[in-house]
Amino acid sequence: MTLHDTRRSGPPSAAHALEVHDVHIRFSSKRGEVTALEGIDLTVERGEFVSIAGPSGCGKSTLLKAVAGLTRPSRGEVVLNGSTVTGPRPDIGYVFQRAALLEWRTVEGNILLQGEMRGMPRDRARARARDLIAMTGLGGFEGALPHELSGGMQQRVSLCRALLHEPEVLLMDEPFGALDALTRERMNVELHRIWEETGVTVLLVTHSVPEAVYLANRVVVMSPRPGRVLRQLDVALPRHRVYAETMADPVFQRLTTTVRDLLGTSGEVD
Ligand SMILES: Nc1ncnc2c1ncn2[C@@H]1O[C@H](COP(=O)(O)OP(=O)(O)OP(=O)(O)O)[C@@H](O)[C@H]1O
Repeated sequence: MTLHDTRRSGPPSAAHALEVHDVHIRFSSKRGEVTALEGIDLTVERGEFVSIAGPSGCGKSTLLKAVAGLTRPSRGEVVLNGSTVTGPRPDIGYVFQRAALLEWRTVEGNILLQGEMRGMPRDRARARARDLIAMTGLGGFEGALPHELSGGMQQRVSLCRALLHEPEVLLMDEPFGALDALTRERMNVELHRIWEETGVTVLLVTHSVPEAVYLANRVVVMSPRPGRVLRQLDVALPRHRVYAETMADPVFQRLTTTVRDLLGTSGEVD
């Protein structure tokens, strides 16, 4: 494991998928000012899988929203694919904790929504949806409505929708938090395979330390609010990971212990 130097070392470069430079985010509300993020520096290379762990309220979702262009930094800059983020971007996909599917649309219809919103040619969108449905094991359920699906299947639909337009960067905000433990493990294995197959760059926010380590090639641990990057840990495990073998690997166990120690608790996380 390595402690990264995350300070800016030069001008923004399209060589990196994502650069976050000295990002501060303050919110003003009736209850006063809240500093959610303070001086976040982070660089993510193309094809990396980066997990973000941190105590509740430390600004993890706020960081993803800043990357997605949904929240503007009070100070600092987010650079995605070489250009500064100033608003919502077409080159990202977003998966939330809740699948947020349209109840009256079928599986395929929900996935195609992304293409409709982004003006994708219909034939291309349908072909891509078919590939994603096969990749995520949803074959045979194209015409099902959301209420006919399990929670895990609904999240798979949400993942397909986020990947339809082939975004370079996939942002996932606690996507499996509402699933039971067994389904969550299965989804972890599936997400790992999809990441291997697509090569998409992933930023995953999770409260689960094993999930963070199993899936990522780097784990970013944040401090309590105001959120700062406390440490970045390289996950020195093979790129291809078999779930049970990984759990038993001493490197995995050392890393999960380190992350828990940094979070200062074994009770606050899964
Ligand atoms: N739009 C907003 N207006 C005011 N305060 C906000 C807003 N969004 C977030 N905050 C505050 O910013 C802080 C960080 O919130 P955020 O949701 O990013 O934390 P988090 O680490 O994702 O939390 P959790 O792990 O519990 O989901 C919190 O104190 C929250 O109340």
